Amino acid sequence: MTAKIIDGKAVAAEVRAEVAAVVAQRVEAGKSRPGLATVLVGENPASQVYVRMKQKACAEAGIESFGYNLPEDTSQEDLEKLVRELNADERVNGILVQLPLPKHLDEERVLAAISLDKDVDGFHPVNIGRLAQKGRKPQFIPCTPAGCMLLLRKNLDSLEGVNAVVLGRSNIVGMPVALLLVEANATVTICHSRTKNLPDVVRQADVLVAAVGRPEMVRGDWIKPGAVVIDVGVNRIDDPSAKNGTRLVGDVAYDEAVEVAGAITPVPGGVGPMTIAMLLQNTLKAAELSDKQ
Ligand SMILES: Nc1nc(=O)c2c([nH]1)NC[C@@H]1CN(c3ccc(C(=O)N[C@@H](CCC(=O)O)C(=O)O)cc3)C=[N+]21
Repeated sequence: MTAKIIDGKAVAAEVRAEVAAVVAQRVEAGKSRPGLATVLVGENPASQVYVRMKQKACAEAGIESFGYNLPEDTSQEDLEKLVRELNADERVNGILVQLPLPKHLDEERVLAAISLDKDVDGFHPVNIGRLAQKGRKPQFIPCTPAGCMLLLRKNLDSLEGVNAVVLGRSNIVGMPVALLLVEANATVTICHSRTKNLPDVVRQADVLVAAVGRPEMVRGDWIKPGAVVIDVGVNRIDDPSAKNGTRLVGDVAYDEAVEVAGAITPVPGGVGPMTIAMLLQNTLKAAELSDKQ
């Protein structure tokens, strides 16, 4: 039996259409049009592509976007000054500082400068801290983890008591998705490059979230038959037979895993599109928060 393919692109399209409808209604009712500021430092080509995709998605949802491109050698002070200006800018409901930042910049200090009410990425240390505390809710949930959870909820009746294995412990995916799974009453194992007997640990997973950034690291025989596999990896690898000589693959060897899993997200077309959809949802939420102030 082959796995059900989880169509992230389709779920993302539903979320985006819903956001667009609510935006249209609020504008019709005389409320403000939501606005997202994107801040890109330097010229990382992948980051430029992602930022453009986010701006295009905003436009389609009726969300205004304000793009700020700063030179590679921008100082900490200048970047924080821009963030403070955006905090004060009424047209801007959400602020997204594209990561990674150039090495000379202190990422945590930049993220901490973002107003909690505009932290649509959910990366402010206070929002992460709230995520890590039982019974507390962050204002915003980080977009990729939120997208993973929505795909899981749509493909499982319940996460209650299931064995969830998260492969990877990054600030932007592994750790927050593990915290969300705990909150959903899953039994969570976080594994990483130092984990002993990694394939055996992964084989216990009813739910696997792979977010290590290692192309096709998880093999088919690591997967428990019937497991739900969420592949967060977006790795570009050389492929002479592909159009531009490269191709995107996940952290999971898809062709092998699809024969064993119960359901699996493809790459592309799985978690990636969900990240953008959740960003729009968070930006709308930020605009709704600002209505009350
Ligand atoms: N502050 C910040 N917030 C982010 O949300 C953020 C970030 N920094 N830095 C980089 C990562 C990466 N990321 C992706 C978004 C969309 C796709 C996506 O839509 N991917 C398509 C394929 C796109 C392609 O062809 O390259 C897919 O998987 O189908 C992937 C990755 C957001 N990130």
